[in-house]
Amino acid sequence: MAAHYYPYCPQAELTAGLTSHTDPGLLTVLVQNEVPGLQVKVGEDWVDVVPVEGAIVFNIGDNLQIMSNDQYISVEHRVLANPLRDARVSVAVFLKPSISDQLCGPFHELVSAEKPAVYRQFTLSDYMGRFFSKELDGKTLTNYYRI
Ligand SMILES: O=C(O)CCC(=O)C(=O)O
Ligand SMILES: [Fe+2]
Repeated sequence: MAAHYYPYCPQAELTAGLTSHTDPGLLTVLVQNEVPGLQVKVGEDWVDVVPVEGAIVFNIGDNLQIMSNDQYISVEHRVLANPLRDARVSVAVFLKPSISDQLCGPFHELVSAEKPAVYRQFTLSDYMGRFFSKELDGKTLTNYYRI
């Protein structure tokens, strides 16, 4: 779980907030207050995730992309520095398999002659090690395991 606090930034246009990334796990469950800032990448555009009272945001993570053999695609997202007087607050809960040395990869049920595995198998300890040492940006983690 991560709790984020984005205070008022008087020169928000001069700085980055939380830079573009995908979450490494399966799903992220996110609750945000009424202050905007979260954006998702759609094609080449950044689109605001406008806060809706009582709504929960679900983000697909890299691990679900891999295990679903690209049936689900993880979402690149970022949070802009906050130009508003009210602070932005969010709480994210990361759902992920427990780290082990067991091999994992695309589910067998989602692999066939028509749709061969697009990722090789790996251990979650290797995966999380790479996540913590990778560059922040983009889809480098999924690309690393792509066949
Ligand atoms: O603050 C947010 O809305 C997003 C936080 C986030 O992307 C994360 O914790 O991975
Ligand atoms: Fe995230």
